[in-house]
Amino acid sequence: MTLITDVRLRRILDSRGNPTVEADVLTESGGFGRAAAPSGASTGEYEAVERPPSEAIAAAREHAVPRLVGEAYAGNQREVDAVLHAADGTDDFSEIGANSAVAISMAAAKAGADVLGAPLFQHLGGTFRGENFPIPLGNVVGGGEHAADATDIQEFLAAPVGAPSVEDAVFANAAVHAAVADLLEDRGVPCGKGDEGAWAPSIDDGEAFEIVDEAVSMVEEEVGFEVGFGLDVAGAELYDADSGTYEYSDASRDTDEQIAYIAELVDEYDLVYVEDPLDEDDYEAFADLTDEVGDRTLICGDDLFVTNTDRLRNGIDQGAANSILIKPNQIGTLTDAFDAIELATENGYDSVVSHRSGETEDATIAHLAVATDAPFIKTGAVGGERTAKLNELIRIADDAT
Ligand SMILES: C=C(OP(=O)(O)O)C(=O)O
Ligand SMILES: [Mg+2]
Repeated sequence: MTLITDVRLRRILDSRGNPTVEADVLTESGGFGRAAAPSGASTGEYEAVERPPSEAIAAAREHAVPRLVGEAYAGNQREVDAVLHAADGTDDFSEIGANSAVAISMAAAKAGADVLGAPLFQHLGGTFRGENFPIPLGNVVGGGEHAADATDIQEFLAAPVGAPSVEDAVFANAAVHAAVADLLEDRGVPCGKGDEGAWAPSIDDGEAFEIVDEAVSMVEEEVGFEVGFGLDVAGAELYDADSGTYEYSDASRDTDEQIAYIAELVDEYDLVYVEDPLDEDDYEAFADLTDEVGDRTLICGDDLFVTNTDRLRNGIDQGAANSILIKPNQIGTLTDAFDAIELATENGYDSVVSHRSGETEDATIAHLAVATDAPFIKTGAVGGERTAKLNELIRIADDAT
């Protein structure tokens, strides 16, 4: 029933106005799945390779599509993803492009779910999934590679850890986003939005901490449950390998100073989450920081792990971080993303399923998070390509998918 009969690939627009790859997968019994690849701006050095969409599409048509059509079953995700790896023949998807691979992988999963008549999260995770929901981390102020002339730290994230439901959590994040706008207006700070819909004011990190802290407290009072906040420092973007220092607009910190600075921020602002506080090559520094504050906050590896089980294993061995960001396009297939989550869970690392700064309306990650019982999802607070995932989570909770 789920034998693949056609795979169609096309270029569509992403949220930055750039082209990206969309895939349609059709099956023998009329099953249909459609998915699109997201795209990063602050990409990790060790991510699978994203090729220019036209090249990725041409290469996938030549190498992958003939091996899938009439040969593989959309309902067998591991088989589809193994075919993608075999068709690519490299260890980083540099032949067919991780963008073609992930679009086909996710579209196949949706086609498989369509044939079975099951929601995607249930097809991926089994019948006992759908009771637990991830806490959404919502980017409310941002800079770094996502907005010019804004904060050095890439993302200030609302984290409604006490929300009684996913719906309450999603609305709390939107309320923090709105409260930040009010506070910026009170201070006479004009601003637009960055790539992920977060406010991108021309202020320093210190002022951003004050504003987000106040916004979070205001919303916490309003909603009556705990709303914390977290960061994506995107440390690799701040790190200068020649000098061995983290370069901020107003400071330069060596690795020990960076560890001390982050530890101080964790305690001063009760941060519940800190992603990529250090360079992507520095497992040792990650381990030192985790040792210092890992009992009271999540230290998450994004560029550090790039959703790669080998890099995660290395981190587990060294005690680096206690949480992993999961971005399917960093590794190229749903199977690889799934395996990274399983390895993380087995070793007590919390998974945070994540969007990219360049996104589409595709909502697969909402299903992936529910399917894997991931405790967190990071997918923005507002903006159509972000709300596509948040609203899908609300629908899953409402049994309306
Ligand atoms: C979502 C992120 O940004 P990008 O997609 O640009 O890597 C991130 O760094 O976590
Ligand atoms: Mg990140």
